Amino acid sequence: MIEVKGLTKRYRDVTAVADVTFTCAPGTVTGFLGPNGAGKSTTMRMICGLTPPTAGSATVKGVPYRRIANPGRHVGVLLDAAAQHSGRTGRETLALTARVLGVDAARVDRMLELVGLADKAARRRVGGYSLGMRQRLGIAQALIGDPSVLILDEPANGLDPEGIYWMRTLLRDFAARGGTVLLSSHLLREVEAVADRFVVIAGGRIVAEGAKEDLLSRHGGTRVRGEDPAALGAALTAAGLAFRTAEDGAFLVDAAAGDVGRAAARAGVALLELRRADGGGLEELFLSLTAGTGAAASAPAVEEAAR
Ligand SMILES: Nc1ncnc2c1ncn2[C@@H]1O[C@H](COP(=O)(O)OP(=O)(O)OP(=O)(O)O)[C@@H](O)[C@H]1O
Repeated sequence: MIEVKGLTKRYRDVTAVADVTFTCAPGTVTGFLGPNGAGKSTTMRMICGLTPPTAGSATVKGVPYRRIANPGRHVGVLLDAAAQHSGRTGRETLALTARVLGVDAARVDRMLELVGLADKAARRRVGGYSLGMRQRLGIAQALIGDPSVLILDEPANGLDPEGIYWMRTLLRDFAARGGTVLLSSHLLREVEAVADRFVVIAGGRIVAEGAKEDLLSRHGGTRVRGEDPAALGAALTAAGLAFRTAEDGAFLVDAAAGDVGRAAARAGVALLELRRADGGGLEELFLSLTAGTGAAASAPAVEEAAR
C-alpha cells in the first residue's frame, strides 16, 4: 500500500507538486501520467524519502519510507537507471545490492536471468550498457530484495518492444501475487495495457484519478443500443444523461457504462449493446486533461544545488 496525502513541493517560486493525494492498493498497478515537468518524478522522490516535502506526507506499507528498516526488502525502487556506477559489471552491481540488503547471493543469477542480462551481458561494464540494458538492471535491483511494493519512474524507457512486453507481464504477475505497483510512463499505450488505475498529474496537481475503465468511459462516453430506442432515449433523459445519436442509430451517452446500464434497467429497457464509445482512449483523455499545463506552460524552473 502506498498512501500519499497532501504532498506539496515548492522550489522558491516554482510549485513542482501541489497538494497531491492518492492511494495505491495491493494487487494493483497504478499508472502515474503527466506531461514533462508535471511533477511525477518529484512526487516519486518524495515517496521514497529522497526529496523532503514542503507539506504533506507519504507512507509505504503504513510507514514513511525513511523509517522502513532495510527498505529494499519491502520496496523496489527504480528512479534513474542512468545513475548506476559505470565501472562495475552488471553482475557486480547486483551482487553489491544483494549484499547490502542481506539477500542470498544465489538470487543475483536468478534476477539476471529474469531480466535477460545473464551470461555475457552480466560480465560487461554498465558503462557500455544501452539504456534498455540499464533499465533491465535497474528492474533487477528493484526486485532482488523480493519487495511487495514497486515504485518505477519511466521503467519502459529504452526498452525494445519485446522488453516492453516482458515488463508488462512481469508487473501484471507481481500485482497478481498481491504486490503494489506505481509506475510513471510517457508511453500511454503501454500504461493503458498494464495499469488498472491511473493518476494523472498536470502542473503539479492531480487532474484525474481512478480505475482505468471508469476514467476512459467517463471521458469517451458510452455507446448503447436498446431494443426500443424511443424508450431508451426517454430513460436516459429521465436519468439526466445527455446523449446524441450515432449514424447507425446507437446512442452515445456522456456518462460511464454503469450509469447508462442502471438508467436502462430502471426503465426496464432491454439493451442490445453497452460499451465504451470508440475514442482516442488514453491518449485523448491525457491530452484533454493536460492541455496547456505542460512544461512550456509552467513557470521556469529554479535549479537548486541539492535535490
Ligand atoms: N531541484 C529542483 N529545483 C527546482 N525546480 C525543480 C527541481 N526538481 C524539479 N523541479 C521542477 O519541478 C517541476 C516538476 O518536475 P518533475 O521532474 O517532477 O516533473 P516530471 O513530471 O517528472 O517530468 P518529466 O516527465 O519531464 O520527467 C518542473 O517544473 C521542474 O523544473
